[in-house]
Amino acid sequence: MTAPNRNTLWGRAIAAELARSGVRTVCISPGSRSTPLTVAVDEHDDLRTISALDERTAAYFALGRARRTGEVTPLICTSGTAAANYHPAVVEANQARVPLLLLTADRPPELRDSGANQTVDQEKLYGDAVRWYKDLPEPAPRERALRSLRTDICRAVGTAEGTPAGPVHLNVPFRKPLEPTPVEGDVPADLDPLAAAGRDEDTPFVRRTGGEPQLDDRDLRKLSETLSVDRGLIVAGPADPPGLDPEPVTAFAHATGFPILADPLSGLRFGGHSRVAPVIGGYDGFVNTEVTAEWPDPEVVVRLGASPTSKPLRKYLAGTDARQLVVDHAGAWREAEFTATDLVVADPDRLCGQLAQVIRSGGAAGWRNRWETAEAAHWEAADDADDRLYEGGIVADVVAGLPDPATLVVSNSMPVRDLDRFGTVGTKSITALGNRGASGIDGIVSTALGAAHGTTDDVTLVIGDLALYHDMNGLLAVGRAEVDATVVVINNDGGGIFHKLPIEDFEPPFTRQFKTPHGLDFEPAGDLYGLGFSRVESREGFREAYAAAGDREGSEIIEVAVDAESSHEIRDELQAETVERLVD
Ligand SMILES: Cc1ncc(C[n+]2csc(CCOP(=O)(O)OP(=O)(O)O)c2C)c(N)n1
Ligand SMILES: C=C(O[C@H]1C=C[C@H](C(=O)CCC(=O)O)[C@@H](C(=O)O)[C@@H]1O)C(=O)O
Ligand SMILES: [Mg+2]
Repeated sequence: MTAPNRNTLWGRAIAAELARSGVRTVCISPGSRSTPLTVAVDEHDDLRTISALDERTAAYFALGRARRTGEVTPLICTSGTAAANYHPAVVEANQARVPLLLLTADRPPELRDSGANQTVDQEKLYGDAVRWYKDLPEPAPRERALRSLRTDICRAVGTAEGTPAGPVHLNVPFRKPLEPTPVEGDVPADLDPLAAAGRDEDTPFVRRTGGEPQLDDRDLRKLSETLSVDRGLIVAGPADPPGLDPEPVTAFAHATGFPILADPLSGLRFGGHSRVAPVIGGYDGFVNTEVTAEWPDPEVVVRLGASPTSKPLRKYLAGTDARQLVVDHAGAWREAEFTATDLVVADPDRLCGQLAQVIRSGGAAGWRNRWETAEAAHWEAADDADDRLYEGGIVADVVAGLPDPATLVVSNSMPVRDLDRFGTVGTKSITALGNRGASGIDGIVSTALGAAHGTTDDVTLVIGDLALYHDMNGLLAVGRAEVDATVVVINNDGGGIFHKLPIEDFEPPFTRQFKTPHGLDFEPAGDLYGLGFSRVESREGFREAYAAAGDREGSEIIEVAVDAESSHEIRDELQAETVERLVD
């Protein structure tokens, strides 16, 4: 392989190793200093490019795509605050273990700290939030430099998709000429072919295999003894992409007799496995109340995935004297009530499958029955509010109205909590996603549209009004990335979640500084970005609008005008009704 100049040679080597490492889509934001990367990726036959006009939405788009696919979607930007705009998504990707690869173009070393234009300190720009950082050397048409570059690209993709997955940052300095302008003698004609062109088209310079830890037979035997008890729980929290595997976890539940308390983002709340798996989904509506106060404690709790969305569940678990085993393939200490008794460093899916082979305890039927009876009472209460307008009811209607299969993205604040409490366990193949790594309300639109780019499913986003405000310009991806979604905005004119907090009692400044009503009309956002728009003010009206949207091509916004306080009151009423059904 030759090239008109060293920058083009360098960019082409990077593009080639990305493609050979399995990358299929790259998000590019416009800039000059990144020209060698942009031109090389754009011209590569096996790389599809998404042109994302701003870097903040680009990064969340790539994050969403990676959440849905489990594959890294590299990002390319120029130097300066462009690179800084990736940071929010890097924080989320780090905490939620989502693969991300940031290629930030930079000025050459002598221009750094010189007052040169658009030149900032990009050295470890994202701090420790990345799995690996490297400031690449300047492009050099030399054999070892090119072999090193190719190795670095393979290492970057492998580390981003590794254990745990997460963001990798490569800083890529270039000096002019940045365009593929011929520079006489810049690239030797006799470059070593392996360095100049890499291996064959389908083979990365370095292949990577393996990486998931597992227990030996002795540890498995000890664990199986620990788990052979009458009263146990499997608590599946928000999972690393692409979600927990229902099959081994179901087998583990059958072998132990433990119910599965499945967070809506665990990959276990929805799907065909729920026909046979003991999945409990309504726990947020009854745990840590008078209902469970009367119950005996679980003896063992097996924690899979991250900390559950449900604060009542977290508090319930913290209040028991159970032996709590946190299972994590990265060996991270993710249990913020500090009541874990064991950290089991193993791949959760594989461990559940192995334990299912050796455990035959079956558990106590009475214990499972307690959870199943409470579950039924919770959903009966929720059904009683089937025609009342409240935020949780809208989320329940979305779940009921989703096609099979479907991808559902929920925003932080109340939408994810309402999916937890009102997202009925069901057999539809619903992939539910949310940014619970750092629980930001930013970048949610872009996350959803990025997820849409990674699936053929119909995609629905349920988002609050403040969260939509945060990322309205992310709607541009509908046209530019040619993706579709139904955006359900639950508009309670501010931060409804703050009504759940003690600050509600301090007025002022509650409304002015916390709820922050804004009076925004979102219809023009639909006009600006080419989405349909409808506004509804009843459950029936929403169901009709949502069903109609599902029958139409294209993307649209359905705005539900709803009151946050009455929504909280109805949530509390339904919980009281459940407790009344269960407690004598
Ligand atoms: C980037 C960011 N800023 C601020 C917060 C704090 N916060 C959490 S929830 C919330 C209000 C969200 O309002 P909305 O999206 O309308 O959802 P609602 O509470 O009404 O359901 C805020 C400001 C956050 N989590 N992330
Ligand atoms: C607004 C912020 O987010 C906080 C809002 C509510 C959470 C909470 O405690 C509500 C009760 C519940 O989760 O059921 C709070 C939390 O999770 O601790 C969030 O941090 C904020 O600015 O943090
Ligand atoms: Mg709101």
